[in-house]
Amino acid sequence: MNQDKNQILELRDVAVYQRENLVLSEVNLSIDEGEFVYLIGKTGSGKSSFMKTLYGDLPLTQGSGSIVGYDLKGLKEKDIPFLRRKLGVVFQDFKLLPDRNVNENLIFVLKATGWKDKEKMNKKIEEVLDKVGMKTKGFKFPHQLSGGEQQRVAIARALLNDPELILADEPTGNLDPQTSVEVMKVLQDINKNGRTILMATHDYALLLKYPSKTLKCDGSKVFEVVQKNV
Ligand SMILES: Nc1ncnc2c1ncn2[C@@H]1O[C@H](COP(=O)(O)OP(=O)(O)OP(=O)(O)O)[C@@H](O)[C@H]1O
Repeated sequence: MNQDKNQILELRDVAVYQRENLVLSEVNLSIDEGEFVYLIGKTGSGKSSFMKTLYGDLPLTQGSGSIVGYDLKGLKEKDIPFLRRKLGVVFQDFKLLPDRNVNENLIFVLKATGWKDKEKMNKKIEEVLDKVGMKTKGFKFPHQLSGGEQQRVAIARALLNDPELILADEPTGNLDPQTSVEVMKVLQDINKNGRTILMATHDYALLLKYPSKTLKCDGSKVFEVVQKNV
């Protein structure tokens, strides 16, 4: 038994609903600190609903779950912003604010999460942009960046509050294969530095290139698969 590892996520007998429709049931799984875990499954199999449950967008009404120290079952509306500070969420469509440049996008998030000291903010922004290879692009507006660059900025944004877990929902879904690999390398790097990552993806080429623990949504269940069965 491995008692040394910190559990970042644990779900027991969880069911996920979209309104009254059961999307997933009997979900039992855990993720340890430092793991890189894929979540795969066909369109409509429940990957996004699963992710939404983890970041408090869908309430956990059945079963029990804890994530980065928060009890998902008892989660109150007012706890959600604090939970999200301990999670870095990355989406397929980047979700950068189009009316401000990269630096301003990042400052916006820092301010919204309680940062006040200008010097510390600037230092943090430089640090996260450096991590994703975008240090020189802070003055650019989102529309002046390629899709891959925008996603790297979105990953930098996810890193701002040193999250314990990064939830990436189809982060390469809008990118061409080569750019996908570049973004994946950034995520791999971040994981090698100790950050835990759960990534929903359709991209089997990435799975083959960067094999790792894989969970599959299928038939309203989530289970671990070995790669040859993927
Ligand atoms: N807001 C919603 N209201 C009602 N039903 C929803 C809602 N969002 C998703 N669903 C349904 O829940 C099921 C799971 O959808 P979900 O988006 O979680 O799947 P997914 O695996 O992420 O698919 P994709 O890969 O296409 O994003 C689908 O049957 C979908 O129609």
